[in-house]
Amino acid sequence: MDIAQANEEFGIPGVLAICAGNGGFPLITVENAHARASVCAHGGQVLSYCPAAHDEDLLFLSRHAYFEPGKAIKGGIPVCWPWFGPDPQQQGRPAHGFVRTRGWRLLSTEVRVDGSTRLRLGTRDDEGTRADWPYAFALEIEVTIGADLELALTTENTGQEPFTLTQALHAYFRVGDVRQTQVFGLAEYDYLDKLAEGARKTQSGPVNVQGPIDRVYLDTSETLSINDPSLGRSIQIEREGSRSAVVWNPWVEQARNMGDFGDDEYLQMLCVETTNAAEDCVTLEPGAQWRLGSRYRLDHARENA
Ligand SMILES: O=P(O)(O)OC[C@H]1O[C@@H](O)[C@H](O)[C@@H](O)[C@@H]1O
Repeated sequence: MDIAQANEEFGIPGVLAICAGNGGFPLITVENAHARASVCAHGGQVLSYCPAAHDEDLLFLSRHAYFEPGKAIKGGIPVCWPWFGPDPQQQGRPAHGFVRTRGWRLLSTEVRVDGSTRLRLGTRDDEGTRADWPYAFALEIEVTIGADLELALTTENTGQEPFTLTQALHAYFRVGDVRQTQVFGLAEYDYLDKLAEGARKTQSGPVNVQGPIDRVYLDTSETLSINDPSLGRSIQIEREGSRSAVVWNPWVEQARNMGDFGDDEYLQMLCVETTNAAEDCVTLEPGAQWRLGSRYRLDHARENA
Protein backbone atom coordinates (compact mmCIF):
# COMPACT_ATOMS: atom_id res chain seq x y z
CA MET A 1 0.00 0.00 0.00
CA ASP A 2 1.43 3.36 -1.01
CA ILE A 3 0.89 5.64 2.01
CA ALA A 4 0.56 8.95 0.13
CA GLN A 5 -1.86 7.47 -2.38
CA ALA A 6 -3.87 5.74 0.38
CA ASN A 7 -4.24 9.07 2.20
CA GLU A 8 -5.37 10.77 -0.96
CA GLU A 9 -7.92 8.07 -1.70
CA PHE A 10 -9.11 7.16 1.80
CA GLY A 11 -7.97 9.86 4.26
CA ILE A 12 -10.66 11.87 6.09
CA PRO A 13 -9.26 15.23 7.24
CA GLY A 14 -9.16 15.51 11.03
CA VAL A 15 -10.54 11.97 11.47
CA LEU A 16 -8.65 9.28 9.60
CA ALA A 17 -5.09 9.12 8.30
CA ILE A 18 -2.76 6.42 7.06
CA CYS A 19 0.87 6.43 8.17
CA ALA A 20 3.81 4.03 8.25
CA GLY A 21 3.54 2.32 11.62
CA ASN A 22 5.91 -0.10 13.37
CA GLY A 23 7.86 -2.23 10.92
CA GLY A 24 6.75 0.15 8.16
CA PHE A 25 3.32 -1.52 8.06
CA PRO A 26 0.54 0.86 6.94
CA LEU A 27 -1.36 1.95 10.03
CA ILE A 28 -4.80 3.54 9.86
CA THR A 29 -5.35 5.94 12.74
CA VAL A 30 -8.80 7.23 13.64
CA GLU A 31 -9.86 9.92 16.05
CA ASN A 32 -13.49 11.04 16.30
CA ALA A 33 -15.87 12.39 18.97
CA HIS A 34 -16.37 8.86 20.35
CA ALA A 35 -12.95 7.25 20.45
CA ARG A 36 -9.51 6.87 18.96
CA ALA A 37 -8.21 3.69 17.40
CA SER A 38 -5.60 2.22 15.14
CA VAL A 39 -5.82 -0.63 12.64
CA CYS A 40 -2.81 -2.25 10.97
CA ALA A 41 -2.98 -3.34 7.32
CA HIS A 42 -0.72 -6.28 8.27
CA GLY A 43 -3.28 -8.90 9.29
CA GLY A 44 -6.24 -6.49 9.02
CA GLN A 45 -5.71 -6.18 12.75
CA VAL A 46 -7.19 -3.64 15.16
CA LEU A 47 -4.32 -2.71 17.49
CA SER A 48 -5.93 -0.17 19.79
CA TYR A 49 -9.29 1.33 20.69
CA CYS A 50 -9.84 3.86 23.45
CA PRO A 51 -13.27 5.49 23.97
CA ALA A 52 -13.14 9.23 24.74
CA ALA A 53 -14.33 8.81 28.35
CA HIS A 54 -11.59 6.27 29.20
CA ASP A 55 -7.84 6.57 29.81
CA GLU A 56 -6.83 2.98 29.21
CA ASP A 57 -7.02 1.12 25.95
CA LEU A 58 -9.59 -1.67 25.58
CA LEU A 59 -6.89 -3.82 23.99
CA PHE A 60 -3.60 -5.30 25.09
CA LEU A 61 -0.58 -5.06 22.81
CA SER A 62 2.58 -6.87 23.90
CA ARG A 63 5.57 -4.59 24.40
CA HIS A 64 7.62 -7.29 22.61
CA ALA A 65 5.23 -7.74 19.67
CA TYR A 66 6.90 -8.52 16.34
CA PHE A 67 6.21 -6.14 13.48
CA GLU A 68 7.84 -8.25 10.81
CA PRO A 69 6.71 -9.67 7.47
CA GLY A 70 5.45 -13.23 7.86
CA LYS A 71 4.92 -12.90 11.64
CA ALA A 72 1.77 -12.28 13.64
CA ILE A 73 1.44 -9.19 15.83
CA LYS A 74 0.91 -10.21 19.46
CA GLY A 75 -2.04 -8.21 20.69
CA GLY A 76 -5.03 -6.21 19.50
CA ILE A 77 -7.51 -8.37 17.61
CA PRO A 78 -5.76 -10.83 15.28
CA VAL A 79 -7.91 -12.54 12.65
CA CYS A 80 -7.52 -16.34 12.79
CA TRP A 81 -8.69 -17.79 9.47
CA PRO A 82 -9.40 -20.26 7.75
CA TRP A 83 -8.58 -22.41 10.74
CA PHE A 84 -8.51 -21.71 14.44
CA GLY A 85 -5.68 -23.30 16.46
CA PRO A 86 -3.05 -25.68 15.14
CA ASP A 87 -3.07 -26.87 11.51
CA PRO A 88 -6.12 -29.18 11.43
CA GLN A 89 -4.39 -31.46 8.90
CA GLN A 90 -1.02 -31.40 10.69
CA GLN A 91 0.82 -30.40 7.53
CA GLY A 92 3.04 -27.87 9.29
CA ARG A 93 0.98 -24.85 8.25
CA PRO A 94 0.89 -21.94 10.71
CA ALA A 95 -1.34 -22.03 13.78
CA HIS A 96 -4.45 -19.82 13.42
CA GLY A 97 -4.23 -19.79 9.61
CA PHE A 98 -2.43 -17.43 7.26
CA VAL A 99 -4.30 -14.12 7.00
CA ARG A 100 -2.92 -12.55 10.18
CA THR A 101 0.52 -12.47 8.55
CA ARG A 102 -0.60 -10.99 5.23
CA GLY A 103 -0.94 -7.40 4.08
CA TRP A 104 -4.61 -6.49 3.61
CA ARG A 105 -5.91 -3.80 1.23
CA LEU A 106 -7.84 -0.80 2.45
CA LEU A 107 -11.18 -0.87 0.58
CA SER A 108 -13.22 2.03 1.95
CA THR A 109 -13.54 4.60 4.73
CA GLU A 110 -16.58 6.65 5.77
CA VAL A 111 -17.96 8.90 8.47
CA ARG A 112 -21.36 7.68 9.63
CA VAL A 113 -24.37 9.77 10.67
CA ASP A 114 -23.71 9.13 14.38
CA GLY A 115 -20.14 10.42 14.03
CA SER A 116 -18.57 6.94 14.11
CA THR A 117 -15.96 6.01 11.52
CA ARG A 118 -16.13 2.85 9.45
CA LEU A 119 -13.36 1.29 7.40
CA ARG A 120 -13.09 -1.92 5.42
CA LEU A 121 -10.00 -3.97 4.67
CA GLY A 122 -9.85 -7.05 2.48
CA THR A 123 -7.71 -9.90 1.26
CA ARG A 124 -8.26 -12.58 -1.40
CA ASP A 125 -6.70 -15.84 -2.51
CA ASP A 126 -3.53 -15.82 -4.57
CA GLU A 127 -0.83 -18.33 -5.46
CA GLY A 128 0.62 -18.18 -1.95
CA THR A 129 -2.67 -18.87 -0.18
CA ARG A 130 -3.63 -21.61 -2.65
CA ALA A 131 -0.35 -23.41 -1.92
CA ASP A 132 -1.52 -23.68 1.72
CA TRP A 133 -5.26 -23.95 1.15
CA PRO A 134 -6.64 -24.71 -2.32
CA TYR A 135 -9.74 -22.51 -2.32
CA ALA A 136 -10.82 -19.19 -3.80
CA PHE A 137 -12.11 -16.64 -1.31
CA ALA A 138 -12.71 -12.97 -0.58
CA LEU A 139 -12.33 -11.99 3.06
CA GLU A 140 -13.30 -8.58 4.41
CA ILE A 141 -13.16 -6.98 7.81
CA GLU A 142 -15.39 -4.02 8.57
CA VAL A 143 -14.28 -2.00 11.59
CA THR A 144 -16.59 0.61 13.10
CA ILE A 145 -15.07 2.99 15.63
CA GLY A 146 -17.77 4.69 17.66
CA ALA A 147 -18.99 4.63 21.25
CA ASP A 148 -18.52 0.86 20.80
CA LEU A 149 -16.00 -0.97 18.69
CA GLU A 150 -17.68 -3.21 16.09
CA LEU A 151 -16.00 -5.79 13.91
CA ALA A 152 -17.54 -7.89 11.15
CA LEU A 153 -15.49 -10.48 9.30
CA THR A 154 -17.17 -11.67 6.10
CA THR A 155 -15.98 -14.67 4.15
CA GLU A 156 -17.17 -15.25 0.60
CA ASN A 157 -16.55 -18.47 -1.26
CA THR A 158 -15.60 -17.16 -4.73
CA GLY A 159 -14.64 -20.60 -6.10
CA GLN A 160 -16.39 -23.70 -7.42
CA GLU A 161 -15.87 -26.00 -4.42
CA PRO A 162 -17.44 -25.84 -0.98
CA PHE A 163 -15.02 -25.27 1.93
CA THR A 164 -15.21 -25.56 5.69
CA LEU A 165 -13.58 -23.12 8.07
CA THR A 166 -13.01 -22.39 11.70
CA GLN A 167 -12.04 -18.84 12.67
CA ALA A 168 -11.66 -16.29 15.45
CA LEU A 169 -11.58 -12.64 16.33
CA HIS A 170 -8.75 -13.39 18.77
CA ALA A 171 -9.23 -10.32 21.00
CA TYR A 172 -6.47 -9.58 23.52
CA PHE A 173 -8.10 -7.41 26.21
CA ARG A 174 -6.12 -5.22 28.57
CA VAL A 175 -6.95 -5.93 32.21
CA GLY A 176 -5.50 -4.45 35.42
CA ASP A 177 -4.83 -7.77 37.14
CA VAL A 178 -6.12 -10.95 35.51
CA ARG A 179 -6.26 -12.70 38.92
CA GLN A 180 -9.08 -10.36 39.95
CA THR A 181 -10.87 -10.59 36.62
CA GLN A 182 -14.00 -12.68 36.02
CA VAL A 183 -15.79 -13.62 32.82
CA PHE A 184 -19.59 -13.78 32.99
CA GLY A 185 -22.03 -15.38 30.54
CA LEU A 186 -20.50 -18.86 30.36
CA ALA A 187 -21.93 -20.50 33.50
CA GLU A 188 -23.45 -23.94 32.89
CA TYR A 189 -21.97 -24.18 29.38
CA ASP A 190 -19.74 -27.06 28.38
CA TYR A 191 -16.19 -26.42 27.27
CA LEU A 192 -13.26 -28.33 25.84
CA ASP A 193 -10.28 -27.94 28.14
CA LYS A 194 -7.24 -27.71 25.86
CA LEU A 195 -4.99 -28.04 28.91
CA ALA A 196 -6.58 -31.43 29.75
CA GLU A 197 -6.27 -33.06 26.31
CA GLY A 198 -9.55 -31.53 25.18
CA ALA A 199 -11.63 -33.07 28.00
CA ARG A 200 -15.25 -31.90 27.98
CA LYS A 201 -16.22 -30.14 31.22
CA THR A 202 -19.02 -27.87 32.48
CA GLN A 203 -18.45 -24.32 33.71
CA SER A 204 -19.79 -23.53 37.13
CA GLY A 205 -20.22 -19.82 37.96
CA PRO A 206 -18.10 -17.09 36.37
CA VAL A 207 -14.71 -17.94 34.87
CA ASN A 208 -11.89 -17.06 37.26
CA VAL A 209 -8.31 -16.95 36.06
CA GLN A 210 -5.85 -18.19 38.69
CA GLY A 211 -3.53 -20.15 36.41
CA PRO A 212 -3.11 -21.10 32.74
CA ILE A 213 -6.43 -21.35 30.94
CA ASP A 214 -7.25 -22.45 27.39
CA ARG A 215 -10.89 -23.39 26.80
CA VAL A 216 -13.33 -23.58 23.92
CA TYR A 217 -16.86 -22.95 25.23
CA LEU A 218 -19.49 -24.74 23.19
CA ASP A 219 -22.97 -24.07 21.91
CA THR A 220 -23.28 -20.53 23.22
CA SER A 221 -24.01 -17.24 21.52
CA GLU A 222 -24.61 -15.31 24.76
CA THR A 223 -23.24 -11.85 25.39
CA LEU A 224 -20.12 -12.16 27.55
CA SER A 225 -18.67 -9.69 29.98
CA ILE A 226 -15.27 -9.35 31.56
CA ASN A 227 -15.39 -7.71 34.95
CA ASP A 228 -12.11 -6.04 35.82
CA PRO A 229 -12.28 -4.35 39.25
CA SER A 230 -8.57 -3.43 39.15
CA LEU A 231 -9.20 -1.06 36.22
CA GLY A 232 -12.74 -0.32 37.50
CA ARG A 233 -14.36 -1.36 34.25
CA SER A 234 -16.16 -4.15 32.47
CA ILE A 235 -16.07 -5.16 28.83
CA GLN A 236 -19.24 -6.38 27.10
CA ILE A 237 -18.83 -8.69 24.13
CA GLU A 238 -21.84 -9.22 21.85
CA ARG A 239 -21.38 -11.84 19.15
CA GLU A 240 -22.90 -12.56 15.77
CA GLY A 241 -22.49 -15.74 13.70
CA SER A 242 -20.68 -17.42 16.57
CA ARG A 243 -21.74 -20.36 18.73
CA SER A 244 -18.41 -20.87 20.49
CA ALA A 245 -16.03 -18.71 22.50
CA VAL A 246 -12.45 -19.13 23.66
CA VAL A 247 -10.88 -17.98 26.91
CA TRP A 248 -7.08 -18.03 26.99
CA ASN A 249 -4.32 -16.80 29.26
CA PRO A 250 -0.81 -18.28 28.86
CA TRP A 251 0.26 -17.74 32.49
CA VAL A 252 3.89 -18.06 33.61
CA GLU A 253 5.41 -20.97 31.66
CA GLN A 254 3.88 -20.31 28.24
CA ALA A 255 4.62 -16.59 28.67
CA ARG A 256 8.30 -17.38 29.21
CA ASN A 257 8.37 -19.49 26.07
CA MET A 258 6.96 -16.78 23.80
CA GLY A 259 9.62 -14.51 22.31
CA ASP A 260 7.10 -11.77 21.58
CA PHE A 261 5.60 -11.55 25.07
CA GLY A 262 7.06 -10.20 28.34
CA ASP A 263 7.42 -12.70 31.21
CA ASP A 264 5.01 -10.75 33.42
CA GLU A 265 2.59 -9.50 30.75
CA TYR A 266 0.15 -12.39 31.31
CA LEU A 267 -1.16 -10.49 34.34
CA GLN A 268 -2.34 -7.59 32.19
CA MET A 269 -4.18 -9.47 29.44
CA LEU A 270 -6.99 -11.90 28.81
CA CYS A 271 -8.15 -13.30 25.50
CA VAL A 272 -11.90 -13.80 25.14
CA GLU A 273 -12.43 -14.74 21.54
CA THR A 274 -15.48 -14.69 19.29
CA THR A 275 -15.09 -17.89 17.34
CA ASN A 276 -16.34 -20.56 15.05
CA ALA A 277 -14.26 -23.29 16.68
CA ALA A 278 -14.42 -27.05 17.37
CA GLU A 279 -17.87 -28.36 16.36
CA ASP A 280 -19.00 -24.80 15.55
CA CYS A 281 -17.41 -24.86 12.09
CA VAL A 282 -18.85 -23.23 8.96
CA THR A 283 -19.25 -24.79 5.51
CA LEU A 284 -19.69 -22.40 2.60
CA GLU A 285 -21.03 -23.47 -0.78
CA PRO A 286 -19.76 -21.62 -3.89
CA GLY A 287 -21.03 -18.03 -3.80
CA ALA A 288 -22.08 -18.23 -0.14
CA GLN A 289 -21.00 -15.77 2.57
CA TRP A 290 -20.60 -15.95 6.34
CA ARG A 291 -20.37 -13.05 8.74
CA LEU A 292 -18.67 -13.38 12.12
CA GLY A 293 -19.13 -10.26 14.21
CA SER A 294 -18.41 -8.77 17.58
CA ARG A 295 -19.37 -5.58 19.35
CA TYR A 296 -17.17 -4.50 22.27
CA ARG A 297 -18.28 -1.95 24.85
CA LEU A 298 -16.45 -0.56 27.87
CA ASP A 299 -18.54 0.05 30.99
CA HIS A 300 -18.03 0.63 34.68
CA ALA A 301 -17.10 -2.44 36.74
CA ARG A 302 -19.95 -4.46 38.23
CA GLU A 303 -20.46 -3.95 41.91
CA ASN A 304 -20.27 -6.95 44.28
CA ALA A 305 -19.19 -9.16 41.42
O1 LIG B 1 -0.85 -17.18 18.32
P1 LIG B 1 -1.08 -16.40 19.59
O2 LIG B 1 -1.64 -15.05 19.39
O3 LIG B 1 0.17 -16.43 20.46
O4 LIG B 1 -2.17 -17.19 20.42
C1 LIG B 1 -1.95 -18.51 20.84
C2 LIG B 1 -3.12 -19.05 21.63
O5 LIG B 1 -4.32 -18.70 20.97
C3 LIG B 1 -5.51 -19.16 21.61
O6 LIG B 1 -6.60 -18.75 20.83
C4 LIG B 1 -5.50 -20.66 21.69
O7 LIG B 1 -6.68 -21.13 22.34
C5 LIG B 1 -4.24 -21.12 22.43
O8 LIG B 1 -4.19 -22.55 22.41
C6 LIG B 1 -3.00 -20.56 21.78
O9 LIG B 1 -1.87 -20.89 22.58
